[in-house]
Amino acid sequence: MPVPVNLLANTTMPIALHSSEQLYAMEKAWFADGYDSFGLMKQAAWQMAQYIAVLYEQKSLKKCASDKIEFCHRPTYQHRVSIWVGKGNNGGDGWLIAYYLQQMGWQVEVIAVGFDSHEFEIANTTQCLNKESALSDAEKALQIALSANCSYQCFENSNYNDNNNNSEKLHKHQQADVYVDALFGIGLDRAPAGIHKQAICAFNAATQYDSALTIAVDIPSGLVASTGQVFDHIAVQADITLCLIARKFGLHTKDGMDYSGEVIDIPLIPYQVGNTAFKPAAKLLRTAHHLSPRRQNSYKGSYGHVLIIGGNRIDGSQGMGGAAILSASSAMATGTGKITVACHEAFHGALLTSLPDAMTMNLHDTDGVKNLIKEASVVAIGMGLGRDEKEKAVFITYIEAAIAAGKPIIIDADGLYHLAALQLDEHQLITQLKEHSAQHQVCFTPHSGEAAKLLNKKISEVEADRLAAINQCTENYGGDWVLKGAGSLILEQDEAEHHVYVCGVGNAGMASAGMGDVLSGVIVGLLAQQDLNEDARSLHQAVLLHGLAGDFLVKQTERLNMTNHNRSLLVGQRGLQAQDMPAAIRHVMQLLNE
Ligand SMILES: NC(=O)C1=CN([C@@H]2O[C@H](COP(=O)(O)OP(=O)(O)OC[C@H]3O[C@@H](n4cnc5c(N)ncnc54)[C@H](OP(=O)(O)O)[C@@H]3O)[C@@H](O)[C@H]2O)[C@@H](O)CC1
Ligand SMILES: Nc1ncnc2c1ncn2[C@@H]1O[C@H](COP(=O)(O)OP(=O)(O)O)[C@@H](O)[C@H]1O
Ligand SMILES: [K+]
Repeated sequence: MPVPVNLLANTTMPIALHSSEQLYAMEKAWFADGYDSFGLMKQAAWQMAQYIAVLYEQKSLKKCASDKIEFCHRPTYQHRVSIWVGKGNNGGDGWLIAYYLQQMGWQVEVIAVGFDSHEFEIANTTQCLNKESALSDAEKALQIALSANCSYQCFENSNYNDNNNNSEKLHKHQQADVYVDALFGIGLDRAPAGIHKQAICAFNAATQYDSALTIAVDIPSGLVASTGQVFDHIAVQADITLCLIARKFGLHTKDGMDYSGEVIDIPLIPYQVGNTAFKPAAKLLRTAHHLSPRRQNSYKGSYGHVLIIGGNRIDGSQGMGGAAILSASSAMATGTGKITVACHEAFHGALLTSLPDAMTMNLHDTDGVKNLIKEASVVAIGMGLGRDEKEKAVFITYIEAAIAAGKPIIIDADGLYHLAALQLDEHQLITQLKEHSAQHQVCFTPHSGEAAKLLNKKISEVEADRLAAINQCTENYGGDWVLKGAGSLILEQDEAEHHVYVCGVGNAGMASAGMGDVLSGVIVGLLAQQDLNEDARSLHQAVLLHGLAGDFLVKQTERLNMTNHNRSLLVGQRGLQAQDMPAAIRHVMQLLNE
């Protein structure tokens, strides 16, 4: 059997990501060109059946290697597959996969979810077979599987209940080597409930119980293709997702990565020139831009002067000096020429102890800071600035000064908090910043909580559609944006259009205090270095570098684990600290130079 080629595996190129609406539009345009929709479904199922066979074989070989037993071919062993189908076209794919795998010698059982038994009776009648053209694609697929006597049963929840709180499940279906999820595809648009919710839970329980290979058709059922949202943790947990036609946006942001496993593309139809649906909603990035070497005849002034404004102590008690220190250390690690930190005097000693390369300024020396703003190449404001009225006034003063001086500005953390309050007051600063962003770089770096405040929404509303949220942020405030979190979104504007990217690197170890301060340091540090080209100084480059540094720290641990080195210095996801990052950032910068 030919091994299918995964065209996009391990690619370093950006991967185009699409919403379900775009996918439906692509299919529509394809069919309008005269291609047959059922033919496409057959093609999809045939290719997926081949993948399933090869992927299962690969898994068996790996298992044998790890068990240190020689893999021997078992000609009499019949592979078993359990295929769970819903009533839409995703289920149609499932029926046809059953048909093709049975042809390939597999023992097949289909679990039909949400069907009435009379639908199978109708399906079996010759009258229906003769009226094939009146059937939907999913019904035609069901016909084909039934006429080939593929074994099936209707899902009933009682078959899958817990048995006396014991992990033993009542399995009335056959156990399987491979489980295929064809319950919902891109048509899922609401929380699965009733029998559908029960089926998804039972599917996950069965695959866990059997330690089977789990393959999702197109997208794990329960995951929303356009947003990456999973409702109430109800979604199929896949080892592998066979993604049809084009990569879905939802596979790479929010919950997507936790449920999809490895994603394999089956493109099926060629890129249709002129079809606007092919213009991606976003692009997935996993590699950073190369950095050009420095000119020998240069000095520190050639690489910019970063001004960081933050690190305050409120009411003589609560201190946030660490935020400014982390930002400054990270900016320095990217190679910026000079750094001044305008922070509370209480932290000057600590700052100079950890970063003697930095210059200091009293955060509340208004004239001094305003003069520095004129000298700086880039201004970052907000990290540990404080949220009371006094700091709001400080924020307004320094932003106005940066606008007047025509400087690039990065606004993070407490700066975003003040910005949200100012837009409620319809303060003129919002309009001034927006106008400034038309000529100069202005970057905003909220996480979902901060974005919710800026948009006067609930966090859950932002989380439900992060793509819509970042677009709305740009519309309201202008400028370039990062919406932080797993699969951070980046929106950059040029004169002609918006570019949206999804960061495909980084890890959950980075969900720890201070990581955002590190990111703002990387952004400002790169932006200050005008010798670098536009891409190498861009916002997406900074987000990638930040994620790559986090991944480097964790991967280094995995490597050391494998070689049994001294483990006392290992850094893993748990316990990864923001203060570990500057050294890793410097390391990644070096790799990007090579
Ligand atoms: N077109 C083609 O030729 C090709 C298509 N292909 C395949 O088709 C898949 C898309 O198929 P699809 O549009 O039929 O949607 P699918 O995901 O099966 O859902 C079915 C229906 O479920 C419903 N529903 C939604 N949410 C629900 C919920 N929570 N709980 C309960 N019900 C819910 C909703 O219907 P509603 O109830 O809203 O009327 C929805 O329409 C695609 O992912 C790919 O696998 C490939 O074969 C390539 C060729
Ligand atoms: N699960 C994750 N996967 C990838 N990156 C993450 C994850 N969790 C957090 N991060 C990244 O770490 C940073 C955390 O920023 P933020 O929430 O502002 O932290 P803080 O306010 O403590 O500095 C962001 O860049 C975010 O994208
Ligand atoms: K599915």
